[in-house]
Amino acid sequence: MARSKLPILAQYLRPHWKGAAGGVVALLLVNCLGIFIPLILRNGVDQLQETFSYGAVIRYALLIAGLASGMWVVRMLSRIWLFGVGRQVEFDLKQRIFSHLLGMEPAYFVDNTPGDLISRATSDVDNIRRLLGFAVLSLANTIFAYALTLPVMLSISVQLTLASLAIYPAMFFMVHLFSDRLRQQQLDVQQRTSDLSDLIQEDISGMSLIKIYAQEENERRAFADRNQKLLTANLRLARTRTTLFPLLGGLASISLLVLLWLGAGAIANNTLSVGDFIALLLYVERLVFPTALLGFTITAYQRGEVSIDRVEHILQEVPKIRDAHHAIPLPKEEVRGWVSAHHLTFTYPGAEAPALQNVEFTIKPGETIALVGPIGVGKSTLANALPRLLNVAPNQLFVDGYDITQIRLRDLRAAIAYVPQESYLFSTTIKNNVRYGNPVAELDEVELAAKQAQIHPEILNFPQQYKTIVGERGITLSGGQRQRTALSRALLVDAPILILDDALSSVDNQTATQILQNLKTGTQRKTVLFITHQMSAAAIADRILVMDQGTIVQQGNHEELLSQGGLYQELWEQHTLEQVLQ
Ligand SMILES: Nc1ncnc2c1ncn2[C@@H]1O[C@H](COP(=O)(O)OP(=O)(O)OP(=O)(O)O)[C@@H](O)[C@H]1O
Repeated sequence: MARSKLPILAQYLRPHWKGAAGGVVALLLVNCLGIFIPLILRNGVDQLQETFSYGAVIRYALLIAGLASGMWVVRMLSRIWLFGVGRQVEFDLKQRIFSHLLGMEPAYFVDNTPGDLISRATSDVDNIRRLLGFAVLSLANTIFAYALTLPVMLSISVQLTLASLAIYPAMFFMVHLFSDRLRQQQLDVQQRTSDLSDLIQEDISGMSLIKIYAQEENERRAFADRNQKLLTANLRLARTRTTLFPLLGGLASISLLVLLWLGAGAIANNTLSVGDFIALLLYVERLVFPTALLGFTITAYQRGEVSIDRVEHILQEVPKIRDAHHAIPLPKEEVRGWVSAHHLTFTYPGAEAPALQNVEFTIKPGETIALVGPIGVGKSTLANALPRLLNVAPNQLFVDGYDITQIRLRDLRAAIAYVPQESYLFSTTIKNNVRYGNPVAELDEVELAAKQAQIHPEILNFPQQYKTIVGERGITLSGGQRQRTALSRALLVDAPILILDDALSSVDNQTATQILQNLKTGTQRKTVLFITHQMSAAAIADRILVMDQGTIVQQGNHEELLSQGGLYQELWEQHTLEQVLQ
């Protein structure tokens, strides 16, 4: 049995309680006014039967028209307020989901695909909006309609009221029978929609790959398959709905027939006045709509309930990487640049072997350190561990002697400028891409960073220089240009620790070496850790760490390592051979 969603709904509604209360009060008013119209009509009919006058007819007509207009205005107000609350809650939820996602660690987005997250942040939030707007409105309407109408009906005729409404419990029973199936089918539709969004997302990102490998037909088939599953799920849901609601409508008509049949007899026996009969007919008619609507309301409610689960699932997920209690503040200006690892061991969730195992090193402030090693030995893992993009255990990695898991996350990341293997450039100007870490930086700062990264002359050749838009909406940069733009971005924030993860792999060896030489001897002496397969660049580092199978197997400067033999010598010889063959 699912947990009641009412406390969660109350929590969503709390900031907007005034609008919700206003809407509900307006609905109550509408229903109160609605009680009077049939009564006025009854009195009118009964009175006019005795003494007929046109003046009386007009008076009654004006009274009823006035009341009906009043009802219309108040009903509009109730809808505006209640639907407005639904929209407000939708806005709040989207804000909360987005802020929450910004706090999650990168690994979270591996397990939770963009399609699924987008569908939760859009169609599920939409379902919750409908629940709070439409469902609350019609539920309140139904309750008020019954609570106010039933006593008046009973006062007119207990027997006729009970007989005409006897069929109504069957409606609830039927809705109950259908509800589980509707809920399950709704969930299925939501899941299939996410599956389809995922495929679209992946295919659009990998469009060139699809074309290069001529996989259009396969992708078309994969799409058709998922689209078909969504269609089947939607049709199944539609079938259930289209069976339920006409059945509800049919049952409602039966109650009218019963009233007509018994009411006609009662009038013939003089136990009921014509006016009473008309009033009863109008009241039963008034209850048909809210009762039939209850079916929709329950569906909207169930759909909303499923969506609340899906949205709350995101919101309740606690980020694994977050500030410790009493996290240590470490302002960027005070960071000296010591970086060390002690018994650093890290295993990816679900992996069998650790990617890092007993890693030990100490890097002094201002040192330029190269990290080399064969592919897949854990170099990027180490780079990701330092700014806590991975959930490393406490007391294994240190900056300035402080355990990184204890440093305030914001400060730790501000102290480290990190250029990953694949840098992401936003679809905006080069200038904005470079100053992403400091959006108010002036052009001269941007240019300085670009000069250090040796891309400034190329940017000047672009159509609008630093204002050139790159990415999806602009020009496509070459791999080397992308990497140097990303490096400029990291240099601009002027962090005391700089990590380059194979970040110059698409830049020629000579330029890469030149850039590193600049960084090494540059005015701002940073602690630089550069991971590279470019051995000629590594050779100029103050010290080189050699990594194999998740651990540091050698360290020293180029000459020392060469004389030691071992993995470094092998890598160097391989590099020299490649140079000769080129
Ligand atoms: N998210 C992940 N989940 C599970 N295993 C992973 C994950 N990321 C990397 N690995 C594994 O961890 C090991 C180390 O990978 P890592 O990317 O750190 O190597 P690397 O030395 O940087 O390689 P390269 O030189 O090719 O960049 C590899 O075996 C890799 O398959």
